Amino acid sequence: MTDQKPVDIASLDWPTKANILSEALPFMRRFAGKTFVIKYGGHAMGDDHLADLFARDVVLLKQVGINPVIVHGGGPQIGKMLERLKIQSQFIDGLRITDEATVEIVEMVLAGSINKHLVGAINRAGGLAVGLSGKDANLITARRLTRTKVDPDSHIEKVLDLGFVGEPETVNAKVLEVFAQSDIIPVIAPTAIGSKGETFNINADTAAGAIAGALGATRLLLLTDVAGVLDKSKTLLKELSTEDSRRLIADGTISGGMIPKIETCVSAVMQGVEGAVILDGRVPHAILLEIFTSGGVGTLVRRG
Ligand SMILES: Nc1ncnc2c1ncn2[C@@H]1O[C@H](COP(=O)(O)OP(=O)(O)O)[C@@H](O)[C@H]1O
Ligand SMILES: CC(=O)N[C@@H](CCC(=O)OP(=O)(O)O)C(=O)O
Repeated sequence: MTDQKPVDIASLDWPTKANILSEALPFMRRFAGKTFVIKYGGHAMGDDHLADLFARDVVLLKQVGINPVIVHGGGPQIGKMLERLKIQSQFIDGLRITDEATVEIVEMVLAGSINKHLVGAINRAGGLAVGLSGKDANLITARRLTRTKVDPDSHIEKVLDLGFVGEPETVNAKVLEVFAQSDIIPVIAPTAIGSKGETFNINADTAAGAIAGALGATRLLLLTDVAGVLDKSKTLLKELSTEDSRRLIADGTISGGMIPKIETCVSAVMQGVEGAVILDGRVPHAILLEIFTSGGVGTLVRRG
């Protein structure tokens, strides 16, 4: 399988619809009271209709007793704003090099327009969403992320300067636990506060993983714009061990924005998150299919 075609639910016959609904019951029982951290990627957020369906699905999860914690991205939207302002932007291994001018725009786009847009969509769908950034209530504290790269010619290890890109240090789980006990659905923009009061830009997958780890989430779901992790012949890999994941990054099968996703999944399952899944946010109701049907729809990263 190379890609997945959206299923047109309306075209299904009644027995099939009834079977799907009935199949959901054991999953609803199993997951009631459990925390699901769901990262909604900037690419998957591009389509307003899909965003409305996503919002409805999140409200449904809360309604059946699951505790959804939403972390959003916004890479493409930040890119557009930087372009309008004629600020150049570069990536290393899927991470945006973030100088002082860039971090200001990152915060404005993530914690401003995108966060409020998503909060509005969930509230219109009948939920009670509250928008937060990682800076609110010290939700995420971070330090400067350091990356090293071995120079292929000299074989000397070089330290790369990514500027205000942060690595999460602590997550204030207490704030999110308060929401879990209420009707409120938290919607989190991936910025963080540093020890000197500086703002850090955190990759949204990384932020979602840190939150999932701190909450001891049952699932971490990363929604993106591909069916899941693809191998070199573009076939979907349904399951990956942590070992496979490391190998596929090392041999270049996994590159760009998929690197922080996989690193996040590996670190989340190592911290005790039961399952971390990368799935296609372009498929309508992707999260319902993943949570309430057997088999799942994306790539599951498991420990091992
Ligand atoms: N092995 C791989 N399988 C699937 N996608 C990959 C792979 N390697 C790199 N990618 C890229 O990673 C992208 C997803 O990362 P990204 O663009 O950051 O998504 P998002 O905005 O949803 O976080 C895919 O669109 C694809 O171009
Ligand atoms: C450090 C870093 O790269 N931060 C990301 C934050 C947004 C993000 O991760 O958005 P997506 O999930 O849509 O890619 C950025 O500046 O683009």
